[in-house]
Amino acid sequence: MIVLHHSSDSSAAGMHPSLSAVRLRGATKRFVGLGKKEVLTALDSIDLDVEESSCVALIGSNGAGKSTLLSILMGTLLLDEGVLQLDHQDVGEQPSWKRADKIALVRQNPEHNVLSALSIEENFALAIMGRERAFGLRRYDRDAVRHAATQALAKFGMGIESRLSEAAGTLSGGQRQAVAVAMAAVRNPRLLLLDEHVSALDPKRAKVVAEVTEDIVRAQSITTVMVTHDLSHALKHSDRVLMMHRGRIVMDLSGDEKNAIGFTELASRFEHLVGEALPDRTLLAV
Ligand SMILES: Nc1ncnc2c1ncn2[C@@H]1O[C@H](COP(=O)(O)OP(=O)(O)OP(=O)(O)O)[C@@H](O)[C@H]1O
Repeated sequence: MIVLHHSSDSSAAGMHPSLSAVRLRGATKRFVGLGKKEVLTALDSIDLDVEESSCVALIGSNGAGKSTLLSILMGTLLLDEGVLQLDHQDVGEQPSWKRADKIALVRQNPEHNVLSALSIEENFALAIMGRERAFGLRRYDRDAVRHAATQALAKFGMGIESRLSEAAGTLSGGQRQAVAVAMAAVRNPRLLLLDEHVSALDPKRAKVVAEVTEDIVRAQSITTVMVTHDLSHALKHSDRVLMMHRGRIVMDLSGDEKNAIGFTELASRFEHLVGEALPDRTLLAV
């Protein structure tokens, strides 16, 4: 679960500090415009706690700051102000490579998640070596890699586990996303970031990948933050839904309140809160 608050008194917000896998305090990120005169505040002093093993969905308007927040968590962007803790350690000023063994990211574009020229097995070998911080030319344990890959891939029911020697470039988009999630699973990360990871797939494949992803993160208790424009996906596959707008978190839903709300009501609430409609694709994606 996430607990959101806007004061430094965590107990007042009913927070359980020891259970936070991710903590942001006053997290601010600005971008300077092309003319170097305008400054855009992409994240505006965000306070956020993501409880260990919970799954959180980030939704919101275009330009709300969702991808920026994921990039801050990943370490590909650094905060201008504020604190980011992962597992109770300040990491806000550390680059991504220092977090590489703790965090996995599945991107929206299937082509960005696997190395097409390598075999599926080799992609898994790299993922596993990354987990063990053992990059380089040393030989990998083929049997162990194939075993881990087979176990993880079989969950998707796409038959990819029988194609481990084939180039990853021969896979369809949905199969690549399945491989990407399976590679993340074998790394058993402390934090999994999903950046619209099923939005480029046809509805049937998207459903399978989304459902198996949730099965995996629940089974392995992986703390997960996912960005999605699909409100029903957010409601169905998360414990908590956070809505962002102009660099702030403007809505925070969990528990019975989240379970009782439908996507049309969620969209109406958002429009009421921020005075503008969500992008059409938010509703079309349902
Ligand atoms: N590298 C950058 N340089 C300048 N401005 C940026 C940069 N990255 C993001 N921004 C700006 O920061 C704001 C937040 O962008 P971000 O990509 O985080 O939004 P988002 O919620 O992910 O949007 P979308 O749903 O459209 O992907 C936007 O106004 C965007 O133009």
